[in-house]
Amino acid sequence: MIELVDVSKSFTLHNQGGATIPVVKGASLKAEPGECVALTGPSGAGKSTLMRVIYGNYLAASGQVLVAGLDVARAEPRQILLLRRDTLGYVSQFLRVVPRVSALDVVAEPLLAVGCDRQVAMDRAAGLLKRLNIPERLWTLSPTTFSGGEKQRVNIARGFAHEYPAMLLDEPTASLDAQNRETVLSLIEEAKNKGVTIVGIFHDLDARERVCDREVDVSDFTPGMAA
Ligand SMILES: Nc1ncnc2c1ncn2[C@@H]1O[C@H](COP(=O)(O)OP(=O)(O)OP(=O)(O)O)[C@@H](O)[C@H]1O
Repeated sequence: MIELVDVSKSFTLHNQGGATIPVVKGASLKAEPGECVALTGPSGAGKSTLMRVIYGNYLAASGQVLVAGLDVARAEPRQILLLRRDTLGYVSQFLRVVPRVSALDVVAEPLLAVGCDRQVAMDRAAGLLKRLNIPERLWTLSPTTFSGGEKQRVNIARGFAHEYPAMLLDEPTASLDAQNRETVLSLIEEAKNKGVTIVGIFHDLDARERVCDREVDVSDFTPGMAA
């Protein structure tokens, strides 16, 4: 479902004389349906870079980045937008808040985007907000004024609203209390049981051990960092 074949990525620093910094070289990995693969390695190894390459935010310099059969490294922007709408979810660490859009609408939006019935979408959004302990009095308010933890939980609810066949998770349990962390781990386990393919960054070692089937050490692909 997600497969990287010999992927490399470098950055060109236009404000520093056009210097080119190779960041990832020869990255290959495969995640199958129902599997959760953790990207590991020290800070700066390129974990976030690889996640962005898979999501199509960064363009790979070479190699194949296959998600549900689409080579993201060669796809048209329109194909990438469709992939993100239907197939590939991304739970980042932070919620991008839009003033005047309620928490319920923020969570339901990915479902409405795939043509889900409005009432079904709203019911699912409410169920997720409840599971993630967002007080009901906040549901009709914009998350602009929510606490950091509340925003993070709205973001997770949004990420899990539509059942994407593949998901990228960037530290999904970071800074959550024990109860909400447990809920997020359950959401991940339920997704895996439904055959969702997951690639993620998990600094929380217990969480990683519990939900991840395999680890891929990204430093093996970092020029100058491999052991
Ligand atoms: N947009 C960019 N322009 C230039 N260099 C970048 C850019 N993004 C990342 N890098 C560099 O690529 C390398 C890998 O960064 P990346 O954020 O992928 O690491 P990471 O493994 O996710 O680290 P951490 O665990 O600290 O988040 C770093 O040396 C970083 O400076």
